[in-house]
Amino acid sequence: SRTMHCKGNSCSCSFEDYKLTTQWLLNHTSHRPKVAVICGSGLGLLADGAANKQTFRYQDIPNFPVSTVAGHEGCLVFGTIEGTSCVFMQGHFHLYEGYSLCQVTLPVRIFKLMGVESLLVTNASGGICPDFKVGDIMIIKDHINLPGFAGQHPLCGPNDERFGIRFPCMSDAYSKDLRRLVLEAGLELGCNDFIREGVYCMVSGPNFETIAEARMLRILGCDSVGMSTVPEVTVAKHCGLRVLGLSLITNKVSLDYSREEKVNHEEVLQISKMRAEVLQKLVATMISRCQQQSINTH
Ligand SMILES: O=P(O)(O)O[C@H]1O[C@H](CO)[C@@H](O)[C@H]1O
Ligand SMILES: Nc1nc2[nH]cnc2c(=O)[nH]1
Repeated sequence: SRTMHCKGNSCSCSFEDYKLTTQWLLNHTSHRPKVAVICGSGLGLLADGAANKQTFRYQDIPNFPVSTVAGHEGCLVFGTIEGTSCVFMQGHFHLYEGYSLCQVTLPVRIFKLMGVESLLVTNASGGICPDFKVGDIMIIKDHINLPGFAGQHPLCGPNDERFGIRFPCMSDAYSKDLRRLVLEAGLELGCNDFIREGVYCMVSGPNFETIAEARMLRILGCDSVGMSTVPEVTVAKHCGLRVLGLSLITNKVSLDYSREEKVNHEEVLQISKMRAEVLQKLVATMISRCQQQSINTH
């Protein structure tokens, strides 16, 4: 069934909803992914390097929302990268599409129930840090959950202890080990001069920032801003997944009334395309290494 129950800001997909979708996927594929990758705007190509691919359209998966935004294919792709079984979301879901945060984060809990251990989230964002250039890849060090401050939080509602605790710690949401591995991989791939680290801020969108809003975000310590990722990461951390976040800086956010450039979604997708190949190499390297590291530490 596609009916999920959301009362106000309370997210309450039932455990049975998650289990039903998980079981459907386990019955339809023999892949048993250990790493899940969420592809941000224009980044569906990240799945291209996988072998033994098996693709499902979101519309065919029970309970799954469908993608409504350009640059989000709406496909779930299973495959292997250097022997590691993984699953790619080509397209993810946003508050601005009208989805509840329980729908936005549904795939993360399904991945957890399927046996996934690590989540690699990618997105497109606007650069606020003045040092950032268009095309930079920002390793997400930390985030600000702006909708969460206003009660738009994916963990609002009854807590299901089968996933995690009522009051999860978020001070270490982004794995330090995985962040270090990205820097090492970047060095080897020769792309370290455009890899940065910073704080990502989520806004609900769908409009891009006013200049006053952008200035406010800068004062608050944000290095980049986008309209996704934070709900998925929060739910992933809650259920004990290791998380890595990579944000592609697709534009510079205007902090100045004299700046004439105007951001638009086409430009965002164009920059994503430009960097997809490098990001694909980086993500592929990270998939094999993070699995290796998790084997070594368990
Ligand atoms: O975060 P992703 O979906 O990668 O994309 C970002 O780019 C889109 C706006 O151009 C918004 O969806 C924003 O969140
Ligand atoms: N909110 C927001 N999201 C983005 N996604 C890509 N660029 C931007 C931006 O400048 N602002």
